[in-house]
Amino acid sequence: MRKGQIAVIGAGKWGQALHFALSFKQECFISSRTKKDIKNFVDLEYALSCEYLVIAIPAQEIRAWLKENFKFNNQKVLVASKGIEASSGEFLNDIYANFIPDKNIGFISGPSFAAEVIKALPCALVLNSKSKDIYDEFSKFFPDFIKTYYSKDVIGAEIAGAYKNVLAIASGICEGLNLGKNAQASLIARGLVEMQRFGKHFKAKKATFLGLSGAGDLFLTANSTMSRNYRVGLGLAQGKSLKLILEELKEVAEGVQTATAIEKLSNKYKIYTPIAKEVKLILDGKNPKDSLKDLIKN
Ligand SMILES: NC(=O)C1=CN([C@@H]2O[C@H](COP(=O)(O)OP(=O)(O)OC[C@H]3O[C@@H](n4cnc5c(N)ncnc54)[C@H](OP(=O)(O)O)[C@@H]3O)[C@@H](O)[C@H]2O)C=CC1
Ligand SMILES: O=C(CO)COP(=O)(O)O
Repeated sequence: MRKGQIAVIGAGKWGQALHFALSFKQECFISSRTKKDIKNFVDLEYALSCEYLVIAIPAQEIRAWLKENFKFNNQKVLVASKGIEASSGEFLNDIYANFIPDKNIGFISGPSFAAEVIKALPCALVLNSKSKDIYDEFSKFFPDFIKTYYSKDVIGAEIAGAYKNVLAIASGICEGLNLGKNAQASLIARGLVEMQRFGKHFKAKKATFLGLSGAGDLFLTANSTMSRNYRVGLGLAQGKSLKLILEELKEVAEGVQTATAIEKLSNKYKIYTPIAKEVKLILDGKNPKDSLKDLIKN
């Protein structure tokens, strides 16, 4: 093992921004499926031998990626993805638990557009882990322009980070339909209540939804065209097909798949999630104007 060394795995928008940020205080390596012309780009074998790993690949790819590539060698891992697996409805921390013990893993949450982090603009993030040691070890790698907080509420952070992507799609639809700022604020506020209700079922802490991981990331993502999920919503409101929207986007919009996962879990556990349900129906072809009527009526 390469003691003390850190590597980011997944050189998409977020992986590259994290690599940039984590290179301020020490050398940081980066690896990805596709070879890229980035400083300190290494092959996967090299990256996996580092003591500290930050994994930034899309949520839907994680299980297969871990099965194919990951061998636990006491590495410490920080997960940077925000989503819930659609095929199973399983949370990422449960998927990772098959490969990495609790004491070696943490999850990043909070409002953090990669495009701003890569310009070294200030932000605050939460490093969520059952182990305070994971927070202590990883937080010292972060640059001075990022303030880090510690939380033990892994499931709360994970649900908040995934759910806000679905709500950002809803908010983009609201904007695209020109429903006005009153409607958008109502949608975001009720969305926050809804994600908290969903989280409560899985024993998430209420405070998590009111802090950076919940309200913080929701307000950011559901109010900006910088968000890919928000732009998916705008496109849907304009009557574009989901296929075309995703082709034009060229990057991951986790809310699309996470809407399916939330629908699955809400049906299974009988959790009332009206906004996420309408987002899923719109993604499947329902007219957004009919969704609006249904949301107001019910
Ligand atoms: N962008 C942002 O502002 C933020 C994103 N996130 C989260 O981070 C995660 C990644 O997002 P982001 O980097 O923006 O997405 P991008 O679409 O920019 O990049 C995703 C990267 O994942 C890699 N990838 C895709 N499929 C596989 C696979 N099967 N196996 C291995 N690698 C794969 C690709 O690597 P390659 O190019 O090498 O093929 C690709 O570059 C998402 O869960 C997102 O929600 C969280 C906070 C902020
Ligand atoms: O999670 C994010 C910011 O915190 C990024 O959101 P999008 O994936 O919608 O761009």
